[in-house]
Amino acid sequence: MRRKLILENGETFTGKAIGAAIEQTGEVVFNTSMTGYQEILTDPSYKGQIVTMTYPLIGNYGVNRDDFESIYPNVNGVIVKEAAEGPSHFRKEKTLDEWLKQTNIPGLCGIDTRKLTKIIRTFGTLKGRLCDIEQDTLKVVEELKKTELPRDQVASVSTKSQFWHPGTNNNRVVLIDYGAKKGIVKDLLSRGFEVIVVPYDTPAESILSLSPDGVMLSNGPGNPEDISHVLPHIKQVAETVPTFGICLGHQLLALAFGAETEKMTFGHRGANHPVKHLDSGRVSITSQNHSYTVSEHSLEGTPLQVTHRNVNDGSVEGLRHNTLPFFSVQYHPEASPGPEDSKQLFDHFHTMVEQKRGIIHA
Ligand SMILES: NC(=O)CC[C@H](N)C(=O)O
Repeated sequence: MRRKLILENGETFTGKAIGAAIEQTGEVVFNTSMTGYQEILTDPSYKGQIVTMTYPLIGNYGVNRDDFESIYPNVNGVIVKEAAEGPSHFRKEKTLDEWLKQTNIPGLCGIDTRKLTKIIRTFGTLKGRLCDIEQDTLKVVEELKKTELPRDQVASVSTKSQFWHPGTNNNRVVLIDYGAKKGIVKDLLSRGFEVIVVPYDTPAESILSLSPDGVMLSNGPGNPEDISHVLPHIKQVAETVPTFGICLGHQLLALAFGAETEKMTFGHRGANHPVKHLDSGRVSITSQNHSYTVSEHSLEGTPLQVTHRNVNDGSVEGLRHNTLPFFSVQYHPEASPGPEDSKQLFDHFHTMVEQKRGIIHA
């Protein structure tokens, strides 16, 4: 079966349909990772987006039962150059095509993904629709132009009620779930933390009444300004207990303490983004997935300091507070399948929590 992608600027790409036989609309973004497609397609931060993988062969090790970042996939579509039909791996359970059909996600393969990526790099992320080749392009373009991107993405992926993962060392973390990846929970548990996961809009008093030793703000989809009603709660929590924010969590901490965020042209999505730690000069290779960034100019006059910067474009990649024990990064130390250069940020958080509890001294 043939299928096409129609972009809001009128460009079309025709190829072969994979996955579910449904029409879907979303913001078209690209990811440059060579592996990790299963984690990417189930990362809740991609909620509603159509993801183009720039690596030309995707699906070659199939889909397994272990590498999901959330129980349900969150993307609205996937675009690849070639989807492996005969994957080989000892953990493989299904092919990418079978899994996409089962989870009701449409895909497109056999198109020139380099051309599509160049368009996104030039014009910025664009709205697009995956549909049957018979669809009237002009009509779809008009509809796409009028389509508003949804603004309730965090509410749709956050847990509806709190739940608990027992730990081994008596340090309790409340993880505020804006669309948390399983990797964050895994990294906290592997350091012995007890983890209580709470809905994104849990009031500060309820969070503090759980007597946390630390609070973690997760990654999540959409524009951080869409959930500005949670900012006073984040501020109160971060003023009270050691706090660590990742990606959307980083952007929300910045907003809560007076900075601003802005949308980048095409964002950062991939597994080899170099980030410099300004104090040590050390560069880490990081996994990234974001459209928004903290505006450098807006930090003046706030109590926040830039700790990390992207080596490619100089954008803000990490922040800390002048006096309070909190810090945040725009990238993903919990990334799976890696890189693992930034795992020590979880150790840093662990140390911060134990210092605050008086278990260790600064
Ligand atoms: N991975 C994330 O948490 C992404 C944060 C935010 N939705 C952005 O696109 O910038």
